[in-house]
Amino acid sequence: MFASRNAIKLAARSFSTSVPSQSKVAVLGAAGGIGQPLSLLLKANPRVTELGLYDIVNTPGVAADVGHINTLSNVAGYTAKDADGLKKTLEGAELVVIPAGVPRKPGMTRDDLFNTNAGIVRDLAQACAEHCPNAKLLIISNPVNSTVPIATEVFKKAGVYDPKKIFGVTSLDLVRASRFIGDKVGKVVDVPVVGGHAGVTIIPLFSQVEGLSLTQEERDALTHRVQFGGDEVVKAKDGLGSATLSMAYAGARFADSLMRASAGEDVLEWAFIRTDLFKNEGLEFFSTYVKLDKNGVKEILPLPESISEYEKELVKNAIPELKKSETKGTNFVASSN
Ligand SMILES: NC(=O)C1=CN([C@@H]2O[C@H](COP(=O)(O)OP(=O)(O)OC[C@H]3O[C@@H](n4cnc5c(N)ncnc54)[C@H](O)[C@@H]3O)[C@@H](O)[C@H]2O)C=CC1
Ligand SMILES: O=C([O-])CC(=O)C(=O)O
Repeated sequence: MFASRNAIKLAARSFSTSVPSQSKVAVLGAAGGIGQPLSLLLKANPRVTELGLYDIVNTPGVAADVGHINTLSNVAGYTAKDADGLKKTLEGAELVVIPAGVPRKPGMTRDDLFNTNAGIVRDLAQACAEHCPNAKLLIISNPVNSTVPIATEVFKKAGVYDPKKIFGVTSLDLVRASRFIGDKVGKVVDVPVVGGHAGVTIIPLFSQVEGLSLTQEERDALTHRVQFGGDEVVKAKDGLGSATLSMAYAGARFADSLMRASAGEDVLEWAFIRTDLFKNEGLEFFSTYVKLDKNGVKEILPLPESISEYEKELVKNAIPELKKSETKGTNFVASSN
């Protein structure tokens, strides 16, 4: 379950363009709060050669708008009204990013979104299994701890499942953890965040940040802030949704990591994936260290041996909730026709 520190080297963060690549990227839910700025950032990324935008409404306007940005990629936008719109969006895609679904309002948990979003993710995953079975799926729609098992079951049912290619995007937790300690460290550093993407399942590993020294009080407060950073935004937006701009940034960054890996760079990331790390506890999905390559996950690294006792306890405490969400997602597909 744990790896030595030497096994883990942090990848530099940049939107590097030194190695050319050819990537069609599709965004499902492209007209939404996340979808629009995410489409903008993907259009601005020179690695993207074609951008397919799909939403049930308003996609042509988004496509026409971002399509004027002067990178060389072509943009097409389809809605549910267009014949074969989803098929056209997905065919030939190397990456499919899915932020489709409803966001939280104050007082809700991410799991409260399950009843609406589970069906949306199931149906979109079904379309991906049909039209781009080899694409990498980046699932943003909440609750991620259940929607990733849902997409997985759909791919299994369709007979096209490859565990190396389905990712729950937890990058916003990393972005937040990095920002929340930024002033203390005096520079932008990666903070590994593992576990899942909901409350106590979000586990920032501050012990892994070189040169960072925290009092117990600071560590508790920072950990809590990362775990409930989403609530901070939901509260501030006061009924108008949850994080969209920072999520678009984080999602575009993760997509860029996959494209860089596809172009031959060594990239280390953190994502919610299928793993045997907690097999003995009966858990199949966990966000951990992943080395990426052109096929998606190249290698899954265990948690570092040097994580603190406090962090080990957080991991232990997260497992029951992760299992519950996983089972809920898996059962949802099993009971769908
Ligand atoms: N993984 C993460 O860290 C984060 C996840 N989220 C989640 O992302 C999701 C989207 O959030 P927002 O963009 O703020 O919501 P939004 O409501 O602004 O946008 C969602 C979009 O999905 C579209 N949509 C709904 N059903 C669809 C379908 N069947 N096919 C295609 N498009 C469909 C809607 O028309 C809408 O444009 C939510 O579930 C939210 O909880 C939000 C922030 C961070
Ligand atoms: O809090 C939410 O509902 C949206 C989300 O996942 C986040 O901001 O981390």
